[in-house]
Amino acid sequence: MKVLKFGGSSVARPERILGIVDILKDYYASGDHFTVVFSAFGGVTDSLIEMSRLAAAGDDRYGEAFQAFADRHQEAITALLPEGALRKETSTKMRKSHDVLKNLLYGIFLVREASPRTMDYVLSFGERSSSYIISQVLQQAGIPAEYLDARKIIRTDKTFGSAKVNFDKSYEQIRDYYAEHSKVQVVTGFVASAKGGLTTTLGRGGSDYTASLIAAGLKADAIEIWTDVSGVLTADPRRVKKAFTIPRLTYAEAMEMSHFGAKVIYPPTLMPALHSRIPLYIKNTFDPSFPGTKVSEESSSEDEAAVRGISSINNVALLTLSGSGLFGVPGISARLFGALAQKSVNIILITQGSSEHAISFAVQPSDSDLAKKAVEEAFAYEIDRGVVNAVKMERDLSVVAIIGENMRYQPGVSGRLFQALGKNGINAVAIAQGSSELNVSVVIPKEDENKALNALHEAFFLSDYKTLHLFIVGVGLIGSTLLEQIRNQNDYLRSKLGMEVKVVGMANSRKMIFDEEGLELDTNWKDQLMTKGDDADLAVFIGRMRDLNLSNSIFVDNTANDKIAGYYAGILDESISISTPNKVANSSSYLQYQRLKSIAAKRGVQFHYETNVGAGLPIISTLQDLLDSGDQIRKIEGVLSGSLSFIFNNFDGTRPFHEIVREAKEKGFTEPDPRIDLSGKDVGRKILILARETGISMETEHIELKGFLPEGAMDAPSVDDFFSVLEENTDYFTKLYASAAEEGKVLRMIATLEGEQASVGVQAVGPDNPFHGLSGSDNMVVFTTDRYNERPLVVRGPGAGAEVTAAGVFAEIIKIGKFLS
Ligand SMILES: NC(=O)c1ccc[n+]([C@@H]2O[C@H](COP(=O)([O-])OP(=O)(O)OC[C@H]3O[C@@H](n4cnc5c(N)ncnc54)[C@H](O)[C@@H]3O)[C@@H](O)[C@H]2O)c1
Ligand SMILES: N[C@@H](CCO)C(=O)O
Repeated sequence: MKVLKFGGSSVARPERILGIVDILKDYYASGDHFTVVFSAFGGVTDSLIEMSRLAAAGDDRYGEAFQAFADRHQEAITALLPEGALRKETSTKMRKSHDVLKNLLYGIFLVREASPRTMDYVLSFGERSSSYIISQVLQQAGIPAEYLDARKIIRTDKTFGSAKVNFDKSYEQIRDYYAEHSKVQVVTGFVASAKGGLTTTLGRGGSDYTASLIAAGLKADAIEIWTDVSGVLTADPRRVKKAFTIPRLTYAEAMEMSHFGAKVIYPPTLMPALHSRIPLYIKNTFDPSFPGTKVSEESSSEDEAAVRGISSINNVALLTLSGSGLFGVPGISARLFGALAQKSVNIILITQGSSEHAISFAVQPSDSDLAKKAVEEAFAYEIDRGVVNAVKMERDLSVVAIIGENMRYQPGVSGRLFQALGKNGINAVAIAQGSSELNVSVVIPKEDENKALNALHEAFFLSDYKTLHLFIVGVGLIGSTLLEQIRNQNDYLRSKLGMEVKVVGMANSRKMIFDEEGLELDTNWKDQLMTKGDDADLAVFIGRMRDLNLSNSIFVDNTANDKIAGYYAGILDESISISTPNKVANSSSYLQYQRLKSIAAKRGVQFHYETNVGAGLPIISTLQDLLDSGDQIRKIEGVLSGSLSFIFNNFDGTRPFHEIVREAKEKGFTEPDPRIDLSGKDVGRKILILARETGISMETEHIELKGFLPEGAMDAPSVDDFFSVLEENTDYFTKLYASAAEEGKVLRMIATLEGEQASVGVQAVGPDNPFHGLSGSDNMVVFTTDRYNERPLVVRGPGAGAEVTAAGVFAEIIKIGKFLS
C-alpha cells in the first residue's frame, strides 16, 4: 500500500487535477494499492479564513467571498465532469454542503465571532470539497474511488487549530476502516475529529500529517508527497538558479532542510511514518516521471557530497547578553532561556564562546523587543551592578546553513564554508554548529543572504559550474575585444574550468546597461547598449553593482579614465575584485597605489593590472615572482611602449613620421590619446609602476623624462592639431632618423630603473644593444637581478594591441575566478 498526498498547488486548477487523474490511472493500471490524500484547492483555505474574518467583523462582503468559493467549486465540477448523472450528483451534493457553510458564516456574522472551534469547522470545507469532487472525477475516469472524510478515521483532542492526535485510537480506526473498504480511498487532508464528532484540524503541514498517520496506521510501503517542485532541492531555486534536486536525504537531513524554510515537506507532521521507517518520496505533479527525492533512513555513502543542502532563514534578530558577571556562574543560561520561555519566545539559534563572556541567540524579529525586555528584567540586578551589559540587539540579519549528515566525517567543510563567505566579503556575525554536525549555521547581514546562498552553493556543489559576474566599464577597443573573447570562450570555460562568465553590467562613456542573468554578447550588444541603455553615470553604475550584491563579482575597467580609478578603493572595500589595463590608478600618487593594495589585502580580494605594463606580456607577474622568491632587482631596462616600438621599427625615412603614428593609432597600439604615448608619459607610468612593484615609493616627478618631440608639439590643443604639428615637423623626424642611421643605429624609447633612479628617453642604439632587433609592436624588458646577473632575464613580445591586451585582462578574470573557488 502506498499513501499519496497532493498539496493545494497540485489541485489549484481543473487542468492540474486532470494531470493527477492521469498519474493515478497509471498507478491503478499497474496494480498498485494506494490511497490518496488531498489538500483544499490552492488558495481556498486562505479564502475561508478571509470570509470568516469578514463575517466576524460584521462586514457583509463575506457573502461575495463565499459566492466566489462556491462558484469556484461548481466551475471545477463543470470542467472536470461531463454532463450527466455524476456531474449532477456531485454538483447537488456540493451545493448542499456549501449551504451549510453559508449558514455557518451567517451565524458568525450574527454573533461577530469565529472561535477556533468554529474556524476548524469552516476550514474543513476546503478539503472536504476538493476531495469529494476529485473522488467523483476518479470514478468517472474508471478508478473505483471512494470519498473518505478523515473525521471518520483520525481522532484528536479538542485543541482546535492544531489538535493533538490520539494515535492508538486513530490507527485502530484507520485499520478498521480500510479493512472494510477495498476501493481507492480519497481522503480529506488536514481535518480530523474529536470525541463527540467535533471537527478539528491538524495545524501546519496538516495534509502531510494525514498521509503520515494513514501510512503508519496501515504500515504502508511508501508515502508519496506530490507537490509543484521536483523534490527537495539543494537550495531555494528562487534564490539559487543552479539549485538541483537532491536524490536522497535522511529523515534528519530532510528535517533540517525543512526547518530552514525548504517548505516542501513538513517532517514534524510526518513523524508517525518516520517512526515506522516508511520511506517518503517527494515528487513533482508537473513532471511525474522525474524521480524526485527519496527520504529514508539510508544515509548517503561517504563518496557522496557531505553537504546535502543549503538553506536560510530570511530575517532574524540577534540578541547578546554579555559581561564579566556571566563567567563561571552556573545557572546563567537557565535563567536566560527560562525568562525567554516564560514569554513564549522561540529561539532559533544559540551560541556561546568558551570564554563564557557572551551568549548570543537569534529570534524572530517580531519577538526581539519582548525578548530583550524579558532578559533585561531577568538580569536587572547584574545590569544595575554593571557586571552584565544591557542586551545588545542586532537586526536585519539572516541565517544561512549547510546541512548534511556526512559533514561529521569530513574535516575542511567549515573551512570551505567560511572561505566562500570571506572571499565574497560576507561577515559572519555569529556561528552555531551542534555536535551532531548535521548543520552549520552562520548569522550574516540580511542584505548578503542571496550572495551567501549562491557562493555556498558553488563552493559545495562542484558538479555545477561557478558563475563570475562581470561589471565592465569601457567597451572601446580593448573592452569590445574582451567581450568577443568571452563570448567565444564561454563553452570551453564551462567544460574545462567549470566556470561561466556573465557580463551583468556594461558601460561606455555615454550609456550603461545591466542584466542580472547576463547580457547577450552576440554581435548586437553595442546596439543594445546604445538603444536600451540608460545614460552613463559612474556612481550609479557602481552603486548598482554593489546593490545587486552578486557572488563572484568582478569589476573591469577598460577605460583610460582617471575618475574611474578614484572609485577603486570603494569597490575593493566592497570585496569586489578588479582587473584593469587602465594605468591611471597605479601611476597616481604612491599613497593611493599603496592604499589600493592594502584594501585589497585587507578585504582578501584581488586587484590585477598585469596589462598596465607590456599589455598581455607577463612582466609584472615575473617581477613579483622574482621578488617573492627573494631575488634582488639590480636594474630594469625596457622598451615599454608598443606604439613607440611600432613607430620606430617602421620609421625608415621613406614615409613621413606622422603617417606611421597614425597607422599605430589605427592598429590600436596607442592610447586613446596618442600624445600620451609620444610624449613618453605612457612609458613613464609603466616604469613608475615597475619601480613601485619593487618597493620603491616613487612619484612621477622622480622620473627623468627626456622627450623627443619638437617644440610646441605637446601644446597642441587636440589630437588632430597634434597630428598637424607632427606633419609640419616631417623634416625634424627624418633628420632624427637619419642621424641615428648614419651611425648604423636605430631609435628606441628606453626606460631604465637602476637603484632608485628611473629615466625614460629616446636613444640611438647599435646592433650590440639588446633592443636593436625589435620588430612590430614588441616590448622587451630586461631584468638584471642577483640571480639573473651575467645573463639577465628577458621578457619579449607584442606590447600593445587589442587581442593581446584583452587576452591579458581575460586571463586575469579567470585567475580571479580560480581564486574565488
Ligand atoms: N591599446 C592597447 O594596446 C592597450 C594596451 C594595454 C593597456 N591599454 C589600456 O586599455 C585602456 C582602454 O584602451 P582602449 O584602446 O580600449 O581605449 P578606447 O578609447 O577604445 O576605449 C575606452 C572606453 O572607455 C569608455 N570610457 C571612457 N570614459 C568613460 C567613463 N567615464 N565612463 C564609462 N566609460 C568610459 C569609452 O566610452 C570607451 O568605451 C586604456 O587605459 C589603455 O591604456 C591599452
Ligand atoms: N599605448 C600603449 C598600450 C599598451 O599599454 C603602448 O603603446 O604601449
